[in-house]
Amino acid sequence: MTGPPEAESVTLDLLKKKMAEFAKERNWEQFHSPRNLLLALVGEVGELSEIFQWKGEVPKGLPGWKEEEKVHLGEELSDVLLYLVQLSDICGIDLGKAALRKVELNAIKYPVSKQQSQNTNNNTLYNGNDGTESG
Ligand SMILES: Nc1ccn([C@H]2C[C@H](O)[C@@H](COP(=O)(O)OP(=O)(O)OP(=O)(O)O)O2)c(=O)n1
Repeated sequence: MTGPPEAESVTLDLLKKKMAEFAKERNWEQFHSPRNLLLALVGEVGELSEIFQWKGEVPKGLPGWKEEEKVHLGEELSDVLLYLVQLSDICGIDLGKAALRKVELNAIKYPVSKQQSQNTNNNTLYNGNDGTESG
């Protein structure tokens, strides 16, 4: 699969700028309210889910999937990302910064040592707080 020339240096900021340009050129900024972008995002999550629907558990790396199926998956994942980037932008949220902060918060909430002892005691992933399942 070949991508655009800038694919190696793709950043959230580049995607944000490209999508802002895309909307501006088409005079679609008027439609890109937070609510509309959120609904569009959820719609694309639905399309992404359809790819996995009724397939049963799918092994990592998607062995046996045709190239065209993987291309389709890439398109749907991208649609979700591109709407998420636009939604964050329109809400004035720096998505990269917010995500990095969340990674740090996650690490504090789920300390490595505690999780490792729980993983050896159970086949199921627990969130370490009240015994409920977590993903
Ligand atoms: N008002 C719009 C319409 C589209 N897009 C962009 C974001 C998505 O990457 C893609 C979504 O386009 P479609 O609504 O045509 O959805 P699909 O590409 O999934 O096509 P289809 O629903 O026919 O499978 O285009 C956008 O930013 N703003």
